[in-house]
Amino acid sequence: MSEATAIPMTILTGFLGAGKTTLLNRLLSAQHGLKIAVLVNDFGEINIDSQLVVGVENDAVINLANGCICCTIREDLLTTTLELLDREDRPEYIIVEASGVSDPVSVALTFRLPALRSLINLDSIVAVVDAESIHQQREQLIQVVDQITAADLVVINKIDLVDAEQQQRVIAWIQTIVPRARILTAEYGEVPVDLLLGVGQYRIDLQAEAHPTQHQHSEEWQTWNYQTEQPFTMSNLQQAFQQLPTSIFRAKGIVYLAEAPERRAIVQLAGKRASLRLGEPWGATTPYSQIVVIGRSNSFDSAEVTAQFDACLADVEQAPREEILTVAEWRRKYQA
Ligand SMILES: Nc1nc2c(ncn2[C@@H]2O[C@H](COP(=O)(O)OP(=O)(O)OP(=O)(O)O)[C@@H](O)[C@H]2O)c(=O)[nH]1
Repeated sequence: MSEATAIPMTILTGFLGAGKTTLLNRLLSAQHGLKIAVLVNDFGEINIDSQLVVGVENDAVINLANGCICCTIREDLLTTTLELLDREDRPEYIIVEASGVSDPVSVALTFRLPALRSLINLDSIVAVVDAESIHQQREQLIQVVDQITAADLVVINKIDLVDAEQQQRVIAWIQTIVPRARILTAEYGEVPVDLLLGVGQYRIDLQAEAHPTQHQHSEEWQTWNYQTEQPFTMSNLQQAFQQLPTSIFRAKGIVYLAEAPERRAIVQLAGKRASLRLGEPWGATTPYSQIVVIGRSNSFDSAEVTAQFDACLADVEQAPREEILTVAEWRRKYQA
């Protein structure tokens, strides 16, 4: 296959919780007219993000979980991409959502390996930045700077959470790090699709070619996950999220709630902000909960976090009537 038939690719990078999946969903639901495949890398054992991606066929979203695609599971990225290119129904565009702790240059260099070099055209590396918390997260600033440095397009997201002054400060700071990058600002990842896909071939400079993968992100970050088919009580769960140790940077989950048993609830903690919203109905799927948290290695006690979430499970047998609504009652209360 020649370079001319190589498939264009965009790599989405950005720190934990910056808004990569939100932006990805915006892109996928826009009028792009392309058959897009998405490779989603969640650092934890369970891939929550791929379940939150909407707007493409199920088999067009591929999970790369339990490690970081820039180091621990780099091999998986390579073989999965080759499998994707081998499909009869080949995608016309590939988007890779790297995990929040990935080094995008190492991810990009995977596509420069002999097996993939002529098959993939790296179009751009897009870095998503959280306008509000970028300067509050001092500990991981080096990692964020590395991600931004690799980008040719930076989306400053969550501008609804900052004033004009902070917005200008972030723009100026990014300009000093990557003077050649284009910068866009966004709320909930809303950016014109034409500006993001197919911007022109990305050039990895020679310095980047020599970029060594010095670290294993699995050693720097600790993940914890929780799975159950028992429902949670909403108020307790919200409290548990708020009480997570501050060494936990990110938590997210798809949750079965006693108060809203018919629909998936999506819980998120990014930095200091927690949120809960209702998603798709469970339909024929047996309700379940999957929660993943990510923090610095050895910075929290997994057993304690497990106990914290265990305490939020609704006791279906003994719960007061008003706590466990029937589906019909729930509809009346929440869908009126
Ligand atoms: N206020 C506000 N919240 C946002 C915005 N964009 C995303 N969020 C919220 O931020 C949280 C994290 O968003 P995600 O899109 O999941 O972030 P991510 O970068 O994919 O997270 P990881 O994959 O875990 O690193 C979610 O609760 C989003 O709803 C925004 O522009 N404004």
